[in-house]
Amino acid sequence: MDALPTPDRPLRIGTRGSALALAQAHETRDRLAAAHDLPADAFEIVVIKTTGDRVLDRPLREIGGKGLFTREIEDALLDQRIDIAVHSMKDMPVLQPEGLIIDCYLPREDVRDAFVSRRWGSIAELPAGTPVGSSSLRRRAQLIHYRPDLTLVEFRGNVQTRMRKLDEGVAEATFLAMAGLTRLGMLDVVRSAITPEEMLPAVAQGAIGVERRKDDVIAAAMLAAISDLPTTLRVTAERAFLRRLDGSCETPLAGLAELDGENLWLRGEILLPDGSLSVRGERRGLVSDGIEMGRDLAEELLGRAPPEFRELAGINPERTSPPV
Ligand SMILES: NCc1[nH]cc(CCC(=O)O)c1CC(=O)O
Repeated sequence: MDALPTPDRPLRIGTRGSALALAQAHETRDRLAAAHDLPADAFEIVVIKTTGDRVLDRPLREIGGKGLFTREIEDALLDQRIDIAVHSMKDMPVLQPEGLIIDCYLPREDVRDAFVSRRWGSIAELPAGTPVGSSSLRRRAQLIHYRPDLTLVEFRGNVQTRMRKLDEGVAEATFLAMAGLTRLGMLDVVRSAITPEEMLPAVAQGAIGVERRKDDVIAAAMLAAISDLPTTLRVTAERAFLRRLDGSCETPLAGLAELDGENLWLRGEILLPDGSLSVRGERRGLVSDGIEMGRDLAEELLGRAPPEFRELAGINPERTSPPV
């Protein structure tokens, strides 16, 4: 951007077209408008279709590759078709393309997973053999590790699609992020919130990040005013953990950082996809050491994991940690 936005030359906010993505883009617009005393029409929401939106019939992990929900949006940023892009940080690759940066995070929503079912109130209530729908590698591995007697069913789609599949009996329960349901005003489908002790959430679950061109000083200054410091510190530690582990996006893993004043508590978990193994650990330290803690915890878990995990993650055991 080469000037502050006006209704004639609005700041263009790129987003996917899903109901959740649009809600997140509107939240970002509203926060920017309020912080800078600008009218809503000084912003334009630009919807961009991504590969992840186009392919609906297969589990995302089979399509493979990183950035299924982000590549087209980042191309639009680089081509100056949009000025900022709003993302669920949970879906973001650890590295951004040259020339782009994410350094603005909105206040984080509920990080927990929700248990969603017509018939049952919680995982503990599910009888042996019950079909449970999820296509998330992490949730599938965590559930089967905890309850090997349950049956996993592939499950994709938006909340309405998943509720219909539950009605049709494809599965009797499923999981969704509390954050997304909260932002959509759909908490009524939640039977119970799952504690991080039962199911550690995905890295950055519930956090919205805003990406921009590195050299766009106007966007940088505008975004700085709405960035939330606690969320930034937590997501930074979690993503440092992720960065050391996630060579392929094909490994189930979870991570959650919590803040208490100056103190950061980071928990992490890596699993094998069939749930046969879960390795968990934690670090406590000063928030200023968050990146180091993330990296150290990842190293510890890798050291305790069997070779299969490294192979799946495409991690070369000889490699040292890259700078974060
Ligand atoms: N992988 C899809 C995705 N990306 C972000 C959210 C929810 C919102 C969030 O965690 O920020 C979801 C859906 C879900 O897991 O229920």
